[in-house]
Amino acid sequence: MSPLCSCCNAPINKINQQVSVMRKEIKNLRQMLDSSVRAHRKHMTSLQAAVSKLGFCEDKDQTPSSPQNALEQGNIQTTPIGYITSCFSLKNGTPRQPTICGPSRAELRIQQSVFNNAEHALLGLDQYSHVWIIFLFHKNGHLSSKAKVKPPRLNGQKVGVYSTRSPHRPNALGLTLAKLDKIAGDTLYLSDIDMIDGTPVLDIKPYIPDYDSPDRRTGLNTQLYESNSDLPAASGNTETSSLNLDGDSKRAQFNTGDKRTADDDDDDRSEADVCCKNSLSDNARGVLPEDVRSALEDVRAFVTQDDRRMKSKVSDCSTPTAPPSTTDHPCYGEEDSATIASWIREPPVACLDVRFTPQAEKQLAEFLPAHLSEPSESDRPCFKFLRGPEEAVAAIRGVLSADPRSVYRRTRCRDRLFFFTIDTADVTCWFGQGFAEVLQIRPVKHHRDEE
Ligand SMILES: C[S@@+](CC[C@H](N)C(=O)[O-])C[C@H]1O[C@@H](n2cnc3c(N)ncnc32)[C@H](O)[C@@H]1O
Repeated sequence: MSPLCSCCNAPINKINQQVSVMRKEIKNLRQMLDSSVRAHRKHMTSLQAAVSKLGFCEDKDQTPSSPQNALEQGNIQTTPIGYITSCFSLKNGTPRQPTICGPSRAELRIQQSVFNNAEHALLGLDQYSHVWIIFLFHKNGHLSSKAKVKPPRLNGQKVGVYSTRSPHRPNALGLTLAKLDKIAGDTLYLSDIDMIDGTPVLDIKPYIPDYDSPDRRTGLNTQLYESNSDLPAASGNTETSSLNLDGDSKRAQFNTGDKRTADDDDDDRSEADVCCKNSLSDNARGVLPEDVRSALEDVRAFVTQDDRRMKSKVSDCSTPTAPPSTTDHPCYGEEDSATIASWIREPPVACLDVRFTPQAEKQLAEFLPAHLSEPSESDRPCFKFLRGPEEAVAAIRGVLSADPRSVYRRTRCRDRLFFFTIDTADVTCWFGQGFAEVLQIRPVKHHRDEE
């Protein structure tokens, strides 16, 4: 006979049995809860991974956007391509700029998860002496949104963050010009750095003085203008404007030969698409005025006669061992403290002569300059950025003389017509042997509609 509980008079052994049953139930419930929490966490992690992989983001209106929109809106998920191993482990004492401490050394190994075969991604980079390193100030502690900062050199005085190289900036991105000592396998050996150990690197780009240093870039614009110096000053009055754009007499003489556009890097397949979309027969035939159309017929005749010549030109162009002489580019003889890949200064085509047909000149003269602050009452098209027809001429010359066509378009596409838009003008031109001729300059349709 079991003793009785003094509170409820129930037998103690029965109470113990019930307690142990309840304990078992509680244990079961705990296990169930744990496993459901684990499953939930796993689910959340895989969902987050999927979301970040897709690059989904929330826009201002909290509407989820597609991955493509995310890129277009500038919301990308960054993945470090590698992490800096440097001689500085703390922010304190790390040089404030790379020039401060020459022997400051670092290594950067490209992550396998980014490029399976990092050597492929680094091919050719060893021809450069310096590289830009784009990195994250990962040890900032927080993302700053202060518009004014106190750079050490200003002794407590505040200036706008964008006038400084402060690490504390909205996107916490750093930019350092480092010396590239050597590349071995998947690793870059750097010196002249100002990054702490463990810094995540987002990108590497070669330093090319012709593009990156104002000392090397000056002269281009000046010369473009000089080449058109006898053009009329920017003015809305075109009655006295005679653009007289004789391509031969005003050929832009550049002191740099490689001023190619982003188009150059286009994939040939996408270029083939563009080529088809741009074909005259597809979209332009109907809108071209009679005289331009007849000029195009001449172009077609030339193309047909010249077909054999074009084919031989194609093979010339595609032969990498026969770059044109660099004597077209007088400034290339200068000495530089930076070394760059030789192909940068050996563009596959020399500077093209740029001509304008009388029709194109006339059409361009119709455009009003951008700096007219009062909205124009006239029906004439108006530039948004360009300060008049002569600046437009310089810009168009700049674009065309460097031959903006992709390799596919230059060497394999039979359609020599080329379309591009500059400011509020749609430009139609064609390319011949050593020259580009502008055939038509018309206001972009939607810009006209906006006015
Ligand atoms: C003034 S910033 C300039 C960096 C770069 N040259 C630029 O202009 O973007 C250099 C300083 O940033 C700090 N720093 C370097 N790496 C960092 C990192 N990964 N996270 C946070 N701060 C860093 C160090 O204190 C270093 O002195």
